[in-house]
Amino acid sequence: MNTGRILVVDDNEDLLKAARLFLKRHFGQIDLEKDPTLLPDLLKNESYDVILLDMNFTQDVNSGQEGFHWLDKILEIDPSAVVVLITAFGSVDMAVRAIKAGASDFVMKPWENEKLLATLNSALQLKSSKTQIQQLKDQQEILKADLDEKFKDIIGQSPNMIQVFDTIDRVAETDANVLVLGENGTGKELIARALHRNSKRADNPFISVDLGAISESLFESELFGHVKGSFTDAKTDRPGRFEIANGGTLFLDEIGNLTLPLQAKLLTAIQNKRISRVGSNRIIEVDIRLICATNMPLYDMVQNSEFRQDLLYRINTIELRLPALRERVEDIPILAEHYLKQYAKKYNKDIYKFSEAAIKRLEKYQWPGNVRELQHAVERAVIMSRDNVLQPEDFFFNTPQQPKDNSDISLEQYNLEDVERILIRKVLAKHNGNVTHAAQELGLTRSSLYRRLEKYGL
Ligand SMILES: Nc1ncnc2c1ncn2[C@@H]1O[C@H](COP(=O)(O)OP(=O)(O)OP(=O)(O)O)[C@@H](O)[C@H]1O
Repeated sequence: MNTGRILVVDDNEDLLKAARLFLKRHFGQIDLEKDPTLLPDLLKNESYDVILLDMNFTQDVNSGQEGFHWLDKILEIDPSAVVVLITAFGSVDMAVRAIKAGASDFVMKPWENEKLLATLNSALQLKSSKTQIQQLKDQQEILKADLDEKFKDIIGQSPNMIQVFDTIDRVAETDANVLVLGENGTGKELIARALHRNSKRADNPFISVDLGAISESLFESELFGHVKGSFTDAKTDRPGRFEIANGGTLFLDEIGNLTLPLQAKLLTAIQNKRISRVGSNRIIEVDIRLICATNMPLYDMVQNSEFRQDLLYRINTIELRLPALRERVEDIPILAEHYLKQYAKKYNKDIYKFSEAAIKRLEKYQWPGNVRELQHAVERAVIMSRDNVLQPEDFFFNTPQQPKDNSDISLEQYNLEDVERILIRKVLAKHNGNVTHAAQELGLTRSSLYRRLEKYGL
């Protein structure tokens, strides 16, 4: 049983009844309407997959003008409506005009049931494709808005980041391949998207591939596509990422994770600017701008024969090194504020700032996971905090601190402040966080210990 919803509009009651009798055996819902002037109201409250519309409603008028009028009205209310016109026998010219005016098809009166059925079935298919296309367009709009929002602001005012912005300015417009280097979470993908957005290819796709997440066996099919039947799971023809990125930018993340045989395959594709789908000999030309990223030491890997030198030289025309967050401590407060605003809104919490001690604590931490780790730390703090100012104790770090925070004190490495901080931590831990006892042992008053706790973000 078909599920389509069909509306039949005709002034002839016998025809309407006959239509319903036949069509209800094949479709989910059949509505009838004698009076076309009621169409606008009807269409505001109901949606139909196909509207079967007569061309003439006034007795003895066969010009079809009424049909055109109502066709226009329907398309005005719903531009994606699928309208099949009912035309009088012998008026093919009019039917052609109707299709030009936006009707999807026509049937001749009196119709043969089987023919009507076939026409309505293809009209339904058309409707379903139109709906799918609309859904994809809507999704794309949302995704684009989302990405633009997410990647719009690259936050940073530190000298290190200003240098990065300067490089983006200079290279974005060129078609040069760019290699982005940096630790995890430093914003490599963010920068790659910014390069694309500011390039001449901005209106074409930005396609991102995480090479670390693709298994060796699927590598070729993912990147170059495949034809139906080329391997067990290849149920249909499918384009690969190179083809989809055609005209745009291909972002290959984690390029340091590729095995040597895959590096060779990638190099061939990049060098020739051509690929062929797995299982096919047809050559497809591709025009892409390549941006690669990794957190691995590619130059050392070349020395150790783990990464092909010729591939490195293909991808590193311009090299952009992103600083670790600990190398741009000045940016920590603004990044933290940015995420505080974002998450306070998301979780509907009335938290509006960090205490000074909290900011100090964030500035002192080493951030091995960089901006991503900071983002998660602020999110967690926003969720957990009961106060409207975030405090140092709202931040827990899972990763061990760098040497500066180890408790082994070596005099070459530390200045007096470091030693004081470490000592206070140790004594506090010994007294399970009891400030009075810790102050006694340290020979300080409670308030001067508090001052130091604040100062060191403890
Ligand atoms: N300068 C920045 N300003 C604002 N947000 C940033 C900045 N740098 C990174 N981020 C945010 O940090 C998160 C991680 O960024 P991104 O995924 O670009 O890092 P990555 O270096 O590609 O990470 P990985 O190496 O793990 O793939 C993202 O949510 C991104 O929006």
